[in-house]
Amino acid sequence: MNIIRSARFGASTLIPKNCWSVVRSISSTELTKLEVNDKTGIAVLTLNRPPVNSLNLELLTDIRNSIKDAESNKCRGLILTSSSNSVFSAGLDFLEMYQPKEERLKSFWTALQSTWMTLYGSKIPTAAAINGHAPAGGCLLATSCEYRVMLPKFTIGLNETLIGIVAPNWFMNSYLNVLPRRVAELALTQGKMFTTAEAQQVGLVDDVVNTKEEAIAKCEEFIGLFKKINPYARALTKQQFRINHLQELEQNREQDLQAFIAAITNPSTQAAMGAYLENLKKRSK
Ligand SMILES: CCCCC/C=C\CCC/C=C/CC(=O)SCCNC(=O)CCNC(=O)[C@H](O)C(C)(C)COP(=O)(O)OP(=O)(O)OC[C@H]1O[C@@H](n2cnc3c(N)ncnc32)[C@H](O)[C@@H]1OP(=O)(O)O
Repeated sequence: MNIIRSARFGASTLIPKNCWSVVRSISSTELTKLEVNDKTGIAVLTLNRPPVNSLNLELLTDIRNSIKDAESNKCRGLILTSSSNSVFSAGLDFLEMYQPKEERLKSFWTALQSTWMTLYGSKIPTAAAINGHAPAGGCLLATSCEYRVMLPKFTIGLNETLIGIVAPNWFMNSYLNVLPRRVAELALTQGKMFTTAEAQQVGLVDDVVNTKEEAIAKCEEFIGLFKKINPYARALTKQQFRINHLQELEQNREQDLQAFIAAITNPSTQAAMGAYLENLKKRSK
């Protein structure tokens, strides 16, 4: 019998393969759902934190655990998507950063660092089915993957400067891994949010399709490209492309954390964030 061991069902829980329907849940929490297609071996991770999948400590932790679950279950690839019809992820949860408690702020940023390193450095092929807006941290998740497909009439980009904050190096590096340097610099300094069409034009997304189902199918097609490629050779090749960015953060984690805390707790950053949040709340009324 082909057995899959699910880390989050407990080390001793064995799930018999073939006793399940084609799509099978590997692990799920209140905030994420990780399902694998038994035929293709490709997993889909759905973010499910209504209304906008803003990334708080718990969601980040669940995303990281899910990536690790997909890897340890030897999935052939991982697709990130959202349960919302209009938002992929609204980026970092402002409530974690606005008037924060220091211990929670530290745990939050440390979880973001870990989640990024796990996703950006994952050995398995990764793809994002961007079925809604993807500002800031939402864009970071997407650009950390190897392939992106997006639905029309949404927006994506690193808009930090618009909020009065600075995207850390590793956010920029994820952007630079996808965009030409000049485009990245112009976009980052303006805090530009690209429409789907603009994103495709500059190469921020690889394809545009009309439905979430088509987006997942495109991601599966991308992951299928590696069917005949030795996974070990593939993973090492990907690692060589990304190792400098990963090491840069790994070796400077504490410094990066302290820079974040100093920047976020600065009264002028708090004032800018407060005004931005106020505006967001007014707009949503
Ligand atoms: C060199 C040294 C560097 C040191 C480091 C320094 C700084 C660190 C940098 C930190 C990096 C931060 C990156 C981020 O990710 S910041 C987050 C940026 N995100 C945004 O700007 C997105 C804001 N949201 C929107 O634009 C929209 O909500 C939307 C995503 C387009 C969706 O629009 P819509 O569907 O119309 O939904 P609403 O706008 O009505 O929102 C519903 C509800 O959700 C609240 N909300 C939205 N986004 C967030 C969020 N990111 N965090 C928390 N809450 C959010 C919104 O306020 C509404 O709430 P109410 O219903 O209660 O009003």
